Amino acid sequence: MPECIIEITQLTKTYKAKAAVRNANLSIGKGEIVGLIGQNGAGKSTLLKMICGLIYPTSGEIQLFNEAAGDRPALFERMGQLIERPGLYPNDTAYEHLYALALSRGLKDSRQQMEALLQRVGLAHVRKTKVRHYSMGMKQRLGIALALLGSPDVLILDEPINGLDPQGIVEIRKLILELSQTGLTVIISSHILEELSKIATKYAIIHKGHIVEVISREDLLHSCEERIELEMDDVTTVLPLVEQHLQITDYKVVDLHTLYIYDSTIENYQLSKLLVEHGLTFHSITTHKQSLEQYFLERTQAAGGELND
Ligand SMILES: Nc1ncnc2c1ncn2[C@@H]1O[C@H](COP(=O)(O)OP(=O)(O)OP(=O)(O)O)[C@@H](O)[C@H]1O
Repeated sequence: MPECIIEITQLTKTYKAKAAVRNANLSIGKGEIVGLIGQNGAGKSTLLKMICGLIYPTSGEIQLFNEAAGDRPALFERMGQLIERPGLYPNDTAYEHLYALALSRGLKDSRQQMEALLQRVGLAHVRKTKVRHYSMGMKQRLGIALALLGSPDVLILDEPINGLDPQGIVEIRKLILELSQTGLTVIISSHILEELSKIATKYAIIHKGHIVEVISREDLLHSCEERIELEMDDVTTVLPLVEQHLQITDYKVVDLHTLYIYDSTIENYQLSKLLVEHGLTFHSITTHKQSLEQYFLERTQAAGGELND
């Protein structure tokens, strides 16, 4: 992982008797695009609000840029955020929105920065058009420009793709990728894994307030590749055969009874033939291909049974 700039440890937020986020641990490296995935009510917004200092954690710690944020609230100024919809004034222009925010933050000589931001989010040509004439995607891009005012190191976006049409989604994705290439670290939440699959470099799956899995893009895609699943009493007995006779090294022992083989060059019958020839009995050999959504559902369902509401 690149240099860690955000480290949350055992972070918890409780509202009355209900914990919205429980004992969350997560490390985020500089320049990463982290996708926070969870169903409605999973705790995404609550976690993001704590990371950017909008609400206080009930317990746990947030380290920003290697310092405890609790001791230095000014560190939160390095986090730009767009949580929920941007609060926009229909009768003001994009430029007026940026100008008002720059004034309220006491940013001096911000004119050049505002122009650069309008260019960056593709709104320079409508900088003097009232926001009520903007599409949803344009409003969202203005929200991102507002979040970027003051040149934060981290951009936090809560469901930025929600409600956008396909064109708007493509534009926001492209913008996030361009911003990430400038070294910005991005945390983006969604309840649809597929939507983030084209941009996030790492995923944190949140369910009932718990971060149940953190997985890199490579590992996620690997897990969703086509695989052969072998079920038998003791899969360790078959490993030497698989390696020596079928020359397969890309496999995963899930548990004593389950083996996943990720090698597209072999067929199910070759595996069953090998087992039979060596007098090994098995319960099943099946081919499995999973969509990203199925992966997400499986992880949350597996965790769901063990977690309390
Ligand atoms: N201010 C609050 N007071 C009481 N309960 C809250 C508050 N904010 C959030 N919650 C509860 O905490 C839980 C997590 O909410 P949160 O908004 O973080 O989820 P989410 O994953 O962002 O969901 P959504 O996608 O629906 O916004 C929910 O059960 C919600 O009702």
